[in-house]
Amino acid sequence: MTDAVIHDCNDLVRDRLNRLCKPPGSLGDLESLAHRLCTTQQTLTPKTTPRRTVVFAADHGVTREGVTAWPSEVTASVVRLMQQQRTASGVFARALQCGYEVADVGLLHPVESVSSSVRFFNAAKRRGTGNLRCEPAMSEDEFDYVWQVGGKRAEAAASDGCHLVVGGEMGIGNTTSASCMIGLLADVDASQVVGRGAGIDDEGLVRKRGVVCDAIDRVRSLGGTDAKQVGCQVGGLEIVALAGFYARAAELGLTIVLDGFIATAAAILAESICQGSVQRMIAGHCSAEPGHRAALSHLGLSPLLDLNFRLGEATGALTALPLIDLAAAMINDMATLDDLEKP
Ligand SMILES: O=C(O)c1ccc[n+]([C@@H]2O[C@H](COP(=O)([O-])O)[C@@H](O)[C@H]2O)c1
Ligand SMILES: Cc1cc2nc[nH]c2cc1C
Repeated sequence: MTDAVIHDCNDLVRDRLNRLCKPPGSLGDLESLAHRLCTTQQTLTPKTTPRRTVVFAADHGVTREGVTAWPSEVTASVVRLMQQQRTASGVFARALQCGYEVADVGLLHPVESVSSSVRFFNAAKRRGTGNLRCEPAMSEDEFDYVWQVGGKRAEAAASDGCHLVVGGEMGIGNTTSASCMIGLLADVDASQVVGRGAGIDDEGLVRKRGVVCDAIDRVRSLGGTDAKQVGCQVGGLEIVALAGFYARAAELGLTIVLDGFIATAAAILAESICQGSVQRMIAGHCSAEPGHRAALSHLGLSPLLDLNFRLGEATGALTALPLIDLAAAMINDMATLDDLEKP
């Protein structure tokens, strides 16, 4: 998208919003959302259906440092329930008529496909990452592979007619990886960016901060690391897949609704590698994870909702969908001031 095209679209959208049958600006932030939605699709008639959520799941070698309250086995257990559409994001997606699929891009313990309405992809080439505190999380080949797995899911969504996509993640330990990525790519201080993730206690939080600082120091000492190298050093397989998904979805002109802290780390990686991807993104919500707002600001995005969610899986993005639907209905279907009867 060139700057000139975006400018033309901006003027047309502003004009259209001001001509709708209401005092200009009276639908407040919903008007800004409609504006954003139109720019993501470069149209005055945006569509929010068909739509699809894709959840990427993987495990993390850094869990052996005691950075999370949960064992890695929980990742595969949750994925089994996702296959039956029984976790929060699956239930939300069904309630909101949003397609739902799940991809294993690096679970330690592979899960068998169960027959269900949820499409499940066994796409793991590597089972879990290296321990990012002291070694690369993955090789460049592994990075390229999962990036493309994500890209292919975006291509499938586009060829199935989707106009809007939501990316989700599941991976015990992934807030540590996301903290390192945000610390390195968005230059946010580790003390601000590290939080309790899925519920670590005070002692664990101190340990987690130490691990994130060690990993950031290790990567900085390598010198001259670009975004892809940062991904290889501290990324999660599901975070890189999600970044590949966002980057390809953006190239294909799909509206992307961002989820929480980990999803935003993936969005920063996507934007660092494929500049301009952010033009297609809407931030669904602000997570309770303390570094999320700073990470969104780095992308120039403000969240639609702030409901203290810290679950991930795409739940915050899905919760914002009804608002995005209303913004689309407003600009597509409302009468204009010209339709008012003349006095
Ligand atoms: O999306 C978020 O903002 C978010 C914040 C905290 C935790 N999570 C979820 O919790 C898991 C990671 O937490 P942890 O403590 O194991 O790093 C992972 O499965 C994420 O989906 C997600
Ligand atoms: C139960 C559970 C469900 C999740 N969904 C996303 N992250 C999660 C972490 C846990 C622990």
